[in-house]
Amino acid sequence: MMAQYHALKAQASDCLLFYRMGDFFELFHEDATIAAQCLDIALTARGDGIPMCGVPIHAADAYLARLIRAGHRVAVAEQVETPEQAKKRGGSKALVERRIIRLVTAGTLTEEALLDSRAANWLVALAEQGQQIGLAAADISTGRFELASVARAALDAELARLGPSEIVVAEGATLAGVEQPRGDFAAAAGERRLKARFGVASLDGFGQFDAAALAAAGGLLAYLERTAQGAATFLQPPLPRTAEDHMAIDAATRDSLELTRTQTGERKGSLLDAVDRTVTGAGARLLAADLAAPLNAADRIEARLALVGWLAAEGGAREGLRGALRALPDIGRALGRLVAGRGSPRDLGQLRDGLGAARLVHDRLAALADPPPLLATLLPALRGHGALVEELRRALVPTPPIEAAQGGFIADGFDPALDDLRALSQDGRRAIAALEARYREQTGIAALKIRHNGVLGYHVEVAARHADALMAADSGFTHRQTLAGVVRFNAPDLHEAALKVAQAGAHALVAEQAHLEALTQAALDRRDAICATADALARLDVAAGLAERAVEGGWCRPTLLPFPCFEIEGGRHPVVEAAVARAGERFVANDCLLTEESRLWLVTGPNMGGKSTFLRQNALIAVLAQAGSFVPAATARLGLVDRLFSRVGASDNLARGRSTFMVEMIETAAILAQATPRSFVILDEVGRGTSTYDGLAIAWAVVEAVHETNRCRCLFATHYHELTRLAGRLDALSLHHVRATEWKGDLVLLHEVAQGAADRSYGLAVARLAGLPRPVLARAKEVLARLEKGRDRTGGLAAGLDELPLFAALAERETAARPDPLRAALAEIDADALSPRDALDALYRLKTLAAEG
Ligand SMILES: Nc1ncnc2c1ncn2[C@@H]1O[C@H](COP(=O)(O)OP(=O)(O)OP(=O)(O)O)[C@@H](O)[C@H]1O
Repeated sequence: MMAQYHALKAQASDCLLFYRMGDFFELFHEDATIAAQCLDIALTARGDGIPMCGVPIHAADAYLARLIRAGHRVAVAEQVETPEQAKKRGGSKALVERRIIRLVTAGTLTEEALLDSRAANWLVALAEQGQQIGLAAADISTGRFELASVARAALDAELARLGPSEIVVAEGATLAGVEQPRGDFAAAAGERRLKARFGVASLDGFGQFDAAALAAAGGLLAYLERTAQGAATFLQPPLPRTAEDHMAIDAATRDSLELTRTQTGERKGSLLDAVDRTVTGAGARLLAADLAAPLNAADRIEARLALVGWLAAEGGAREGLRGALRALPDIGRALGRLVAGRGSPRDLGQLRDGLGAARLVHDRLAALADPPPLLATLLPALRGHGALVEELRRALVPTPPIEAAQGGFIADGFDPALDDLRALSQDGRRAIAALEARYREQTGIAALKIRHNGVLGYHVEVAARHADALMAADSGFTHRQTLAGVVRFNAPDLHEAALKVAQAGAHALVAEQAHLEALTQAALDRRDAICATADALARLDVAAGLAERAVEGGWCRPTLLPFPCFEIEGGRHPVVEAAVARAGERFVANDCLLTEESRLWLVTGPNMGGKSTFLRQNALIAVLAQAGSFVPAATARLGLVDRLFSRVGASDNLARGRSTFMVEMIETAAILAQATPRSFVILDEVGRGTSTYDGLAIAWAVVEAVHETNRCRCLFATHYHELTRLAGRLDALSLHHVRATEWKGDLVLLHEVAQGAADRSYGLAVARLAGLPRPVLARAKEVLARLEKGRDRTGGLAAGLDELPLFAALAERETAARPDPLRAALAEIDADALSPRDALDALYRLKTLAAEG
């Protein structure tokens, strides 16, 4: 047996091996040690000392889920023949044949119990082609499949958008992930696999894919084949994704704005959580995807906004729609399981109910006047399943079971032959009940019972003290088993009746299985249309949820303008507002008016005054607006944002364990390199992570660069009051502050954004609010007085800065200095990605360049 185990383990490579033995999956050797620790189950040893542990089959899913969550991958080796078949094949000592039927990995799950119903589950394959990275992403629980090709520098942003459960890469790749054979990640092989998979001669119908994307697709499809071990997986045709379709949001910004997860990884406290009023799992998944990738095309945004607006205005329609959706099963994922061959009667039942309800939703909405255009395009996808729904209605019982093995899911009256078999089995059972009465009478033992179990089948059972009468040779009973207290017998007529029941039952099961297959096939034949229905329902749920949220919070429909402005009146932060409300306080709404003439706001004011909240709420409003949502404001007019950046000074995100000044500077460098005049940037206390002089100098230079070079819309919060001097030098920069006042010696934070710079910093007042001991405060006051005196005398930190030449002049000087072409060419070479041939070519090119220089 161990030889068979080791052979399977070799195939399973770095996966833990679940080895089926009877009613358990057993793990051996190191696998056992790992699993026992991770699952908190007993580690035992075989007779020969090999460590082992096991999990019962009926609870295997829960244990699998824990292993997968802990980052393991599991190969499941099943018995593929019965012990009887094994004996017939190889004699009494023959070992039951086992085969790995599936690799269970985080990215390839379809089981309801193992998945979060409100989150997508992405498997991502990455293929490197020099500086271009092919990215193939699939959620096989719903069949969604995206292909893209991104620059290496943009990869992190894409991965942060998707939040993949698992990443696969080619062996030896520079990117992190589960390594798979290099050959899988070749463009030609990828193209071949895609064509074969979707049965097409050309991929043109799906869109244009470059070599990197095709190579990634190859890696993804090969991995899916390997993990499914011959079973099918669910993939819809690939959707090409281009970065330009969406607002670019890099990983650090996503993290800082807590769009779909907080910085500690929770959904609660994120923007998504504050906005989400969807009532279906599919709706919640789509909303998360929308917020993670706001659109960049005004017409598509307007279409979504119009639908939200219509549903916000039509309260009755919205209520009705949400009520209908609430009862809806997750048809996308039910279909995914059916395609993967792991579907159950219950999944078919879910399709029946879901598709039936979709039709009702259609009829309800189609009857309403003046539907917005997006609704008109969604409606047709909700219908057209009549024949399938009717068939499933006739065929299935009202609540079909998850387990097909016991039968009982096909409704009476669907198949006369099956009805006959059931009647036979029923008759047999009635006959057995009659036998029990007869035996009692015949033997005079009133407590005699006919029982059933898996080993003996039907048998007669009496208490030990009554057994003698039945033991007699002429009693008509045959002894089968003696247990403590009871004795069990068989009898010829019972045997006969039992045989009839068993045969009818077995035939009925076979008939039910055949129906299950046929019904599954009928559903699979319509898979594309079912996917379209699931997608349309999810879109409706998102729109109705956003409408609900807008009505609930008094949000407004944003107006999109064709130039880069950002004019928000009465803006609010949805997450902080909820937190403030929980504390019984009122959130103070604030305006933000960025225009061509005033596109950079410098915001000062005391700690805890609400600067960060103000900055973030405006970034979130941009995200919400471009995701097609109403926004928490009285009015909102904005020009599309092509890239959104949010950076928080180092000392503000200590909680992330990445408080280094270095990270802050790397992230700021990325903004200066990438922000365009259509971008929106919030910078929160940049420069704070280092010494005062260095920090101020950096903050000063960054503000100048953003203003002069990037020319983007920007909110810049700072404690460096010296920066306010920039207002006189940079014409599109204006000064603002969060208001505070002192009342009877106490600091009162008004959380109100006002014109002009803050008059003072209130640092000591905040410290007092925080409960710093009196003597320390008194001492701090003395020190402050001394410092301020010094500042007044010398001009302070920023003395002399006014004489600095303008940034623009400096920038010109810098660009005038000619860059060295040889260095530039060298910097462009990615040494790891070069073939020997390419390397030689590169060398010749460099020599030519050197000669020219
Ligand atoms: N507009 C507002 N209305 C009501 N309360 C607010 C508002 N803005 C912020 N607050 C409250 O003030 C707290 C501090 O806000 P925030 O973190 O934005 O201040 P800050 O000025 O950035 O502080 P620091 O300079 O210390 O980082 C918030 O947690 C919230 O409770």
